[in-house]
Amino acid sequence: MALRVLSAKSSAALDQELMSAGAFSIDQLMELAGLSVSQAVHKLQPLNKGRRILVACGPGNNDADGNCPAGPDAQTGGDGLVAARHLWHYGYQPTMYYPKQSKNELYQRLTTQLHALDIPFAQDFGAALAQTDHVVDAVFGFSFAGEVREPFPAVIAALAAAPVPVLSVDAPSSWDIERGPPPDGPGKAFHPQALVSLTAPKPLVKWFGGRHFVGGRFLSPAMAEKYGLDLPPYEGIDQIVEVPVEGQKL
Ligand SMILES: NC(=O)C1=CN([C@@H]2O[C@H](COP(=O)(O)OP(=O)(O)OC[C@H]3O[C@@H](n4cnc5c(N)ncnc54)[C@H](O)[C@@H]3O)[C@@H](O)[C@H]2O)[C@H](O)CC1
Ligand SMILES: [K+]
Repeated sequence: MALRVLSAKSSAALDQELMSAGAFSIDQLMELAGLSVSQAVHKLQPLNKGRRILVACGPGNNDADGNCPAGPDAQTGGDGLVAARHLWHYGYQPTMYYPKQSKNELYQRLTTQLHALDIPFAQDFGAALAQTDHVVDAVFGFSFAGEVREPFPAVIAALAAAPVPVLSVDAPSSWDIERGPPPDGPGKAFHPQALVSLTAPKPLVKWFGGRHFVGGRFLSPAMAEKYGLDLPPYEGIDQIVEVPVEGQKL
């Protein structure tokens, strides 16, 4: 059965509520989200199928004092930073692409944790793509809107032409959260092989035809009911569960 979806606006409201009434810290949510992403990678790309994972992380906008002149930092990028650390511990060889690094303390700590593991940070996304077995798209999530701004158009174009599978975190980056893929010319649109939706699928899953997982196992029954969501059918200790999108059979 396909799960009910959550709009961008409700996703942001639920995120806030998890951190206020739900008493979660942002670090906790990001850690669980990143752990889920790492498990989805392991499911799609077991170690014996190739260990090189390129993790593309979205922008950070905070200034050095932790203020937010242009809006909040991209949490999806933070999920990518966390996932890379877990992947390293599982035996993968992650490489990061993180062109607009955040000065926010949480993101700096996550980055320091990756440096401590000698995880490389690539400067050239195209060159890094040619030397990987799988890609994690942690560029934009539910706060993405409008046309893709620099320096990310080239990144999205490279993802669309990637010679290896791509797993998108929460949304295929550049897709409108409610209306799906942008109206690109034929052959240009970005269609990742897999998607891991955090907390709940977003309306864009209607246009998605690949493998679909749900992760971010932090919803209480009361919160699920309040937002009209299903509790995903997680099994045992799994942080992800594969679920069909509408019209799809597993
Ligand atoms: N409870 C949850 O569901 C959790 C979700 N997590 C993840 O957090 C993101 C949402 O995080 P948020 O910081 O609100 O947004 P994004 O990651 O989507 O950041 C967008 C980022 O990009 C900038 N931006 C927006 N539009 C554009 C554009 N057209 N071009 C360039 N840049 C753009 C914007 O300013 C932001 O900086 C959710 O999707 C999950 O992945 C948490 O990790 C856990 C809890
Ligand atoms: K994404």
